[in-house]
Amino acid sequence: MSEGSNVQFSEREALNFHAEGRPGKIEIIASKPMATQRDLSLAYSPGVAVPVRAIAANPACAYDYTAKGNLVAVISNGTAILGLGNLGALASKPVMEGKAVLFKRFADVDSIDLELATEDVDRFIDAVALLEPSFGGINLEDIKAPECFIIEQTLRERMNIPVFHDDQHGTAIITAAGLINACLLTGRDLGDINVVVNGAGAAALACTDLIKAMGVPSDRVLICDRQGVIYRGRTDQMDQFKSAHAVETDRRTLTEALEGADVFLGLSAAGALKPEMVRHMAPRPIIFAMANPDPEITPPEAKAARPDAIIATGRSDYPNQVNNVLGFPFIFRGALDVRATGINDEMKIAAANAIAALARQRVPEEVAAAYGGRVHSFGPEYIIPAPFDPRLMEVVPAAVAQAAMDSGVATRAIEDMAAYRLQLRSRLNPTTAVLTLAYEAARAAPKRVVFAEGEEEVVLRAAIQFKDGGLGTPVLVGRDDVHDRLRKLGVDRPEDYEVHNSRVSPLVPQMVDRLYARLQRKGYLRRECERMVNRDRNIFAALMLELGEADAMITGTTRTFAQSLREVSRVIGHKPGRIAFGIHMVVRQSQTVFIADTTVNERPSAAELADIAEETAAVARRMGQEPRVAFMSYSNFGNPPGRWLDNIREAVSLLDTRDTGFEYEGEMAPDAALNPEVMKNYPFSRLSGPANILVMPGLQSANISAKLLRELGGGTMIGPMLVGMDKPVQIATMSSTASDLLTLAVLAAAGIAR
Ligand SMILES: NC(=O)C1=CN([C@@H]2O[C@H](COP(=O)(O)OP(=O)(O)OC[C@H]3O[C@@H](n4cnc5c(N)ncnc54)[C@H](OP(=O)(O)O)[C@@H]3O)[C@@H](O)[C@H]2O)C=CC1
Ligand SMILES: CC(=O)C(=O)O
Ligand SMILES: [Mg+2]
Repeated sequence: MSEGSNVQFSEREALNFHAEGRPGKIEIIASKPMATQRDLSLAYSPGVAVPVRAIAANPACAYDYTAKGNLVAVISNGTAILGLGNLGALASKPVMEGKAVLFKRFADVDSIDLELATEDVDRFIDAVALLEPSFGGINLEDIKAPECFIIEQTLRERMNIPVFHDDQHGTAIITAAGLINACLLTGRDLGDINVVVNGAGAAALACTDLIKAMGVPSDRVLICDRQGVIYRGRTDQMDQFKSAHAVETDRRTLTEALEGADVFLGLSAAGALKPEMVRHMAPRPIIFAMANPDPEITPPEAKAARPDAIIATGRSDYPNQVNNVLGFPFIFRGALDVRATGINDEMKIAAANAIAALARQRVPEEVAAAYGGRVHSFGPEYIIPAPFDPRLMEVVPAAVAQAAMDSGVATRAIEDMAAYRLQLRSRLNPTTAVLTLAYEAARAAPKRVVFAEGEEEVVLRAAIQFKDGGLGTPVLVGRDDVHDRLRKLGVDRPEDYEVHNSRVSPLVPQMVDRLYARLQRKGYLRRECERMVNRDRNIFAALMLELGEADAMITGTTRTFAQSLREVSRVIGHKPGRIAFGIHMVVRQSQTVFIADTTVNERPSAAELADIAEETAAVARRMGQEPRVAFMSYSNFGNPPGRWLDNIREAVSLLDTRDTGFEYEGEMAPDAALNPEVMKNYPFSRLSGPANILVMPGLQSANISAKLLRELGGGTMIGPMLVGMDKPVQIATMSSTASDLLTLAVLAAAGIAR
């Protein structure tokens, strides 16, 4: 299966995927605790009677007391399942379940599939209309034309929540976005392209309507169905919806229609477009073969026939996926958030423009990583953003919500758009919210950050994002070809990046003086210092920091953490009276926890544990978190006793003598520190809530805990952050991604991790 594409799987695998574990792709999870009798009394009878009465008195309360406001029904009768045809309601269930989970995965919209066993238009309409109380929106799916047009139109009139037939409008929106960009790339204007649409069903006719609304002249769009061209006067297999698009022409077949055409939009069936037809299209033809699961022509076939073509398909495993997953989750997100009564043309056009504009921006690292590291930049192989692009979640709902408010279908206004965008960004990725302060601080006072390993691609990607994000000025240490490498990564003006080559840098003599002054009484000769400055990028970069040529430094991807720290430490000391140590930060949807010391001190003394607690509390405060420190042990307040507990207790006593201004307690086990129920066993504890700083008794437990959490846990791990150095230096791990490096650079530049 999927020959010539990037993703290979067998039919057996596809079946196993669906059968394994819990059959299907969907389950329901309670959003409230259901642990005690009291929980049950609140969730169900008698407690549930209270919201019942409230909603009866004021229906709008349903949005406050039930899941309605974030719940969308995906409804089909299975009459046009993908491009497979009418296989019935039951057979459509895997597709509808899939759609429901995409809603959740991409836009945190809760969704349930409903398959209706009827081909009778009126019964279908009645069944759906009766569901209005349950849902915040209705997504119709895979219902064949022309019934789908009547069904959608009638339901839109009858229902007061958004009704959206995604095969029509979702597809039209993404197709329009792709077409805008393909025309931009080939220097075409929508007003003078010749388009052939193959298929005259739900998707094809909606796409045709939308591109005509955007300026493609009606007489330049030829539609074909199974009988061939839909021409004026044709009577065979026609209906009112097809007739609306019939044109005066003597072309009769798809082959004739495609002669000299600029654009092919396929929304029909697998294999409908033949290589010989493609050969007769205009120069640089635009071919969108969007039938699912198999396109009208495969990209390799199309490319072989026309190497100059821009090609898109409906599949995730080829470049340029025109799939409505780029649209529907985000369109509903925006519509639900303003409680829109419908999804109108203004909202669709806003979505199409937002999606098209996004593809023209530089692609973030997470997206490149999700697509196997292939570098995306706007061009023939990348005219549409990829579904894993996290920016979609911010830009599309915001555009849709704004358009809903502007066009008067919103029943609730978003007062603060910037705050809404931030909330959208954080909704799927809680680290965004946690790091917001750091990003804002970095942007407000941009600093010069030296990236010591400027020849590494991952480092350059981070540096590019740092600069593009307006977070500060990256200063790169590397040899002469760094600018070429930047160009290969899509930077238009690499010369805007400052690169320092230690072989030729005018800073070298001063650096040698400074290093020699530091190391001469540690037994180093001047010429050894010269060699270090010339050869060791960590020494060179750290000296830039020492000399005030940069404000912060990032390294760590090419050497072990310990080696990098040794090198940097030759140049940069500790804060007076402090030790250097490491913090990992675990970020989960509702909780952020700092773990220290995860990187440096094997067996910290009592005084060192107290220092680690104080410094970590300061980092947490700078990140906007109120610190609550727990000193970790296997033992809770001496039970069971053990010989390693004394220095933990002494650390607590030491803090008692300092004016810390934060809560701390210990020694205690993780459950007593984090679990409110277990905490109740220790009513004397000085922690007013679950701890968010875990000071570990030693490096073994700290490092193991952090890595175990990373491998097994549900959160995102940030770090290690290096704390206690005299200047802001961050040492990443060798497996860091560009986004890990970027985070460290921001934390260092913002003066948070120091
Ligand atoms: N990539 C994407 O995002 C999306 C892709 N699609 C795909 O578009 C296709 C159509 O879906 P949808 O509009 O919902 O289905 P419909 O059943 O509503 O329409 C299908 C249309 O395709 C026509 N057709 C079928 N076979 C051929 C052929 N060999 N040559 C010309 N026309 C043909 C039919 O012609 P006739 O009228 O003569 O029967 C009909 O007009 C499917 O393959 C679907 O997977 C749909 C939505 C989104
Ligand atoms: C993607 C989709 O909705 C379809 O192919 O029908
Ligand atoms: Mg569909």
